[in-house]
Amino acid sequence: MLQEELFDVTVIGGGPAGLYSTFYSGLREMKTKLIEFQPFLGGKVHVYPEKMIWDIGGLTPTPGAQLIEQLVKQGLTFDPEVVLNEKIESITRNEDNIFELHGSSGRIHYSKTVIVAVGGGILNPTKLSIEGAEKFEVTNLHYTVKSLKRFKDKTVVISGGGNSAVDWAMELLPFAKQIYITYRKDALSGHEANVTTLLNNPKVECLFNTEITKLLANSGDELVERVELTCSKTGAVSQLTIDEVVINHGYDRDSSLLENSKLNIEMVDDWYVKGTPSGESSVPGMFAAGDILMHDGKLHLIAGCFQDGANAVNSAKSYIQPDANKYGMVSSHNELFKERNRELVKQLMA
Ligand SMILES: Cc1cc2nc3c(=O)[nH]c(=O)nc-3n(C[C@H](O)[C@H](O)[C@H](O)COP(=O)(O)OP(=O)(O)OC[C@H]3O[C@@H](n4cnc5c(N)ncnc54)[C@H](O)[C@@H]3O)c2cc1C
Repeated sequence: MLQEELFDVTVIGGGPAGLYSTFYSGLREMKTKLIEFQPFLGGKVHVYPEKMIWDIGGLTPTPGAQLIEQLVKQGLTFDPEVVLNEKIESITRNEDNIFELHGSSGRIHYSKTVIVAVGGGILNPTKLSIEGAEKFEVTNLHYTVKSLKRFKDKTVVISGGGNSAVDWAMELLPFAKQIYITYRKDALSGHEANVTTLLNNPKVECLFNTEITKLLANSGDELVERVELTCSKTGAVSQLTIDEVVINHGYDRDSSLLENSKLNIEMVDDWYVKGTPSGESSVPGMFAAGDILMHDGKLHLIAGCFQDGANAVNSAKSYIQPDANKYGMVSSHNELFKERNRELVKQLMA
């Protein structure tokens, strides 16, 4: 049987927080493993590969897919062990105080410290509960927008009115011919300026208190050609002829990991790990970073993931080696980059 190695730090979750923690853990010269449920790294950013991200310091507007590429490249700088397609189902601790991470593959991963960076948990979009809807997922029924080009000059119906639906409507606005937003509530709930733009744009029609009740296919039965809408207030039924359907009804999230782990992890609102600003949880040796972490100053944005990652790693380092520096050296003073910098300067001069 394969004898599993012992790691200094094991990061659970390969989103922005997990990737930055993995990078920083290498920088602090700890033996690091990164475990991700999906067959790819990047986390929730995969929901919006073509959306422009404006609010990361030092990055001019960058599409999600490009950010993922750069996060992954940085995350793998120090050659951590990466395990994909592995869901950590529970965490226990053995008599030697070593964490045991029980994976869905049957593997047990051993680690001196753990950084929980599971974000919104394992995400699956909430599907449209209309019989037969799934067959259109390969054609024009979408749960995320993977390519903006596809929507150029199209008539699009977006179902949903929360942040994500509003974001997508804004992204599609310059390209689409017409956008219908159908929402079961009576007001959109996104960023105020975006909501105002959508409500006042002649290309957008918001249909409140309505929801899609039927998908009507074309003659070949492979595309949704029309959607039937029902108004919850009056019961009135109407139809829209459309080219593309985008469903934004939120996500079902699998949050079983922390529930299954009998380690007295203190939580906030039954979901977030209650932490200190340095990423410490109520369990010594277990740290948290990114969207799953909660404390008074927590910033639930990608920018917040980076500070969390560095803090969690520094706390892990102090836990393993109490006499180590509290913080890592800035990169200009870090010996680890000397050789790499020489290479980069050579390339710049070439
Ligand atoms: C539509 C949309 C637009 C957004 N736009 C912006 C924006 O413009 N700017 C911004 O700053 N933020 C934005 N955000 C928020 C941003 O994406 C999150 O703050 C960020 O992704 C959080 O990163 P994370 O690493 O904490 O978690 P996540 O990105 O959620 O990554 C967590 C990872 O952990 C994995 N995982 C979960 N449980 C397990 C388990 N048990 N075992 C193994 N792996 C597991 C998941 O599969 C996932 O890959 C947006 C979010 C959405 C939905």
